[in-house]
Amino acid sequence: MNVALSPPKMFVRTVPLSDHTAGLVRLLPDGAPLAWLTGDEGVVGWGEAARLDLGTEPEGTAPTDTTRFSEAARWLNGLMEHAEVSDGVGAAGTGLVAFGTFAFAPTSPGSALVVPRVLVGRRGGRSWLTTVGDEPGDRPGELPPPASAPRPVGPVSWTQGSLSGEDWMSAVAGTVERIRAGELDKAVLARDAFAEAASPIDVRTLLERLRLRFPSCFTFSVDGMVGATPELLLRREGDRLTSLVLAGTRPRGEDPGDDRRLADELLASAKDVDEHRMAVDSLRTALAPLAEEMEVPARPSLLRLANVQHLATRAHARLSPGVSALDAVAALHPTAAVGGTPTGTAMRLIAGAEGMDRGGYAGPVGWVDGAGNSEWGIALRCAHVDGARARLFAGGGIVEGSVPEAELAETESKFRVMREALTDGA
Ligand SMILES: C=C(O[C@H]1C=CC=C(C(=O)O)[C@@H]1O)C(=O)O
Repeated sequence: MNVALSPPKMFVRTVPLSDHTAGLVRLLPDGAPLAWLTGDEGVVGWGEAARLDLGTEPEGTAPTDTTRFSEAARWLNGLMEHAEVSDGVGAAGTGLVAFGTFAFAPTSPGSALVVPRVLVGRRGGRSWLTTVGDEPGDRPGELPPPASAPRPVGPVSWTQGSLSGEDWMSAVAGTVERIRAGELDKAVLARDAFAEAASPIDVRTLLERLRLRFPSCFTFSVDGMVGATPELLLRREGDRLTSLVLAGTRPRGEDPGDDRRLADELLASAKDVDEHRMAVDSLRTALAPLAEEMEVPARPSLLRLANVQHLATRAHARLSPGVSALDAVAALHPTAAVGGTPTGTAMRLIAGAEGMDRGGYAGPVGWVDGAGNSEWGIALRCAHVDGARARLFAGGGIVEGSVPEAELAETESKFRVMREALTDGA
């Protein structure tokens, strides 16, 4: 990979905002909003003070190659060295902040980092404004007025993705056979679908719907990748790392009794518990060399979302000195929640079986600040939005006991997140 690394000189200023009660999404101008939101909190940004577009590795590169992460880290370090930062708040997400999206595979395009011109953050009752200028005095310190109102999406036409449902189920059946033959233990197979609106889709509309419907998820928009993921690859604050591993899924029930029955079935399902264990094991193995302490619960708990319920494990670690957030991202991606076990075999199977390029789907998406604090989700329950077109993604973990029809139904439940966000009045 060949990246021109010539960091611009930047003047960064963060000031506290008093009495900032307006919704963060309402501040975003139309265009290419940057966002990372959990309910009412998070960071939003717009404009580009600096941008890195990462290239792709040649076909045949090992699927676990981490060059895109190390190039990104080098670029960020260069930016930091040349930045003059005045930070009047000093919290996670203040000072210099870059939003990022990384492709799932090293050979796929779409990995990019963006430092916004303006960022507004809110967390734990504190709000702040960060502005980035090219000249020393070029640092406006006032909150802009609310932007234009987000537009509805309008009528949308839907088309099938790279594989028909039938063909995708054949790919699942073929994967189960390969698992039974002992070639691998697990692979996560995904599919895509397309939505076409009559005019450019206003991403702010999607963000507002997603954050309201999925307040416990991470609603994001970075360089066209838009979604609400429940899965936290990692949060780094100082030397503390948190990760939320999800794998194993049931739909929500029709009524509370049905919902409980489905939850009990999930918690007791050997197939799902095994599928989940592989995802947790992959995290534990990847994290061990980077951490001085690690705390991983022995048994998963239940995470309920509006559309589905998952087996969930929240892991904590204390990182060894000198381990950066992007070092941890590079080590952890892809967990077996989106890749498989063993990782390399699963990644090769995925590339052959899905009949599509995942792009940023199932890759890390999030932000990092100059102090190394960061939050990176796994880009799930998302779409790539480009003008009037959106490409939606959904997948599921395939193990020995997987049934193609049930896996197809699971992807439909997961597609609902973006289908409903793209549907006015849903
Ligand atoms: C691959 C996806 O979900 C992953 C995360 C949670 C549960 C999963 C599952 O049960 O298969 C998947 O591992 C997706 O949403 O596209």
